Amino acid sequence: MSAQRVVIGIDSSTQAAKAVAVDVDTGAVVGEGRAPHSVTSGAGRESDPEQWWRALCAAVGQTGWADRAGAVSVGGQQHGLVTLDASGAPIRPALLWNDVRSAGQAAALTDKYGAATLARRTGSVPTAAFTVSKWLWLRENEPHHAERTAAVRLPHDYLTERLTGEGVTDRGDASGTGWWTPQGYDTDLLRDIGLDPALLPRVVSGQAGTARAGGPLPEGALVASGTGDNMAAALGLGLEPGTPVLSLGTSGTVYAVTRQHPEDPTGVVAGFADALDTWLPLACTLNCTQAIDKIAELLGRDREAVEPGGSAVVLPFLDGERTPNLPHAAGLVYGLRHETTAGQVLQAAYDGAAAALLSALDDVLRAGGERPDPATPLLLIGGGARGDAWRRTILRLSGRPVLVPAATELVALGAAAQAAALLTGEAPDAVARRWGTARGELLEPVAKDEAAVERIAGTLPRAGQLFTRL
Ligand SMILES: Nc1ncnc2c1ncn2[C@@H]1O[C@H](COP(=O)(O)OP(=O)(O)O)[C@@H](O)[C@H]1O
Ligand SMILES: O=C(CO)[C@@H](O)[C@H](O)COP(=O)(O)O
Repeated sequence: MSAQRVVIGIDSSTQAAKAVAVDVDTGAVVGEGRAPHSVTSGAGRESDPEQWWRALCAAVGQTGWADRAGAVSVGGQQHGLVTLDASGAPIRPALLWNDVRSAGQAAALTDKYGAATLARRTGSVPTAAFTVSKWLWLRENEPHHAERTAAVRLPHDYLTERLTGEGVTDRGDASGTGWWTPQGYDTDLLRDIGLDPALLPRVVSGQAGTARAGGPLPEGALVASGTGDNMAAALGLGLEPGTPVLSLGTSGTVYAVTRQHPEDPTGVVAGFADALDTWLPLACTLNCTQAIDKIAELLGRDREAVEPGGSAVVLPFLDGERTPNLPHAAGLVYGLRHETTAGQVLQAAYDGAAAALLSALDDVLRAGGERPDPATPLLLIGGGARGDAWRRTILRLSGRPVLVPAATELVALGAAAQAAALLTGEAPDAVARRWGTARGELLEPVAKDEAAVERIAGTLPRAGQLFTRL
């Protein structure tokens, strides 16, 4: 009988590192691990990359397979700016995707080049989230740090480099920097923003290198390129072009794999590349599960204690917002009456968060040349997909069938599929399809609550000045 082949996939997300050990032949999850890392609060969101590494090592150790894994790969939160000195040590904490201090730099860059030009060249009109905006913020606010920078990395690149010693990235995560084009790095733009291309990682596909001694894995284990977390989840689902996904986690995201290079000059849809050779148009919100949990806490209710009806509208933009692009917004509650209940206000918060994502769903598909089809089930993933209130809200506001995969850690599974592909020679998405990771519960559609959708859509433009800088 042949020995069991096991790989490890890692999701280094905003709040924690999660690892899964997976049997390459059957897709069975044979071990799991999770270790938190911390994020600063307020407009600035920063994390210590050293903490990511310690959390990764702890999570990998908890799987019980660290010393026997044949291959590994890392999926990571997108966009974060990691700056390293000449010795490879972080110069300062990483600036994360949800740090809105770089909104002014994003707007200035867009004014300078024009939204249509940037969307055509890099696929996206940058928001505060993009690495390019963060680099410009660093140069303006901490020039001494920018000058000392000897290498620029994304979160998953940093961790792959800690594992292998190789300064590499992949096209999926690179496409969220704002300085990557399908032909490679945009050297004209890089010159303009004072970033030497030599400081950037090489873009690879497939294998990044092998594990070094002294890390959590056996020396010589194969290490795949890794990718951004949304690209990894797309792989983990074995996603076919045109099937939409809605992910409810620290961020809310809606995306689809498309065959056509996406380009959206309005900036609603980011024209990302996926981790293969196709595309991943995506819209992202800053306020998702954490905003709902905070509002439930303020109301003194369990997150499931929602009640139907009423006229309340909650725009839960506690962290500012990215979709719509309102980086300086705060949360808004409107439409209260004497008869409004706390449970209705909580339901309105779910509705506000869900509506922002669902309003971008068709734009995502169209940006990549796919035809929206309301009969196609929406794949619902992320921590929030486990909640009843979230599921019912998405059914009610979308009016479409919803498929909730039984597998929970789809980012880590996608990374595991990348690792397994190195051992078997298959394509990573084919590995995930063989593993059957997208199988789950199909929820039948319910009538779309058009009145709630219209109430939210009508409140947003009327909030006007309330959403500019306080
Ligand atoms: N049963 C549940 N119902 C609703 N929300 C949940 C449930 N379980 C976890 N969550 C939410 O999911 C979030 C974590 O989701 P996850 O997808 O793991 O995050 P990340 O995007 O950082 O990877 C937490 O903020 C939590 O609020
Ligand atoms: O910025 C984006 C997508 O563009 C976010 O989706 C981040 O990639 C963070 O992911 P999570 O921690 O929520 O998984």
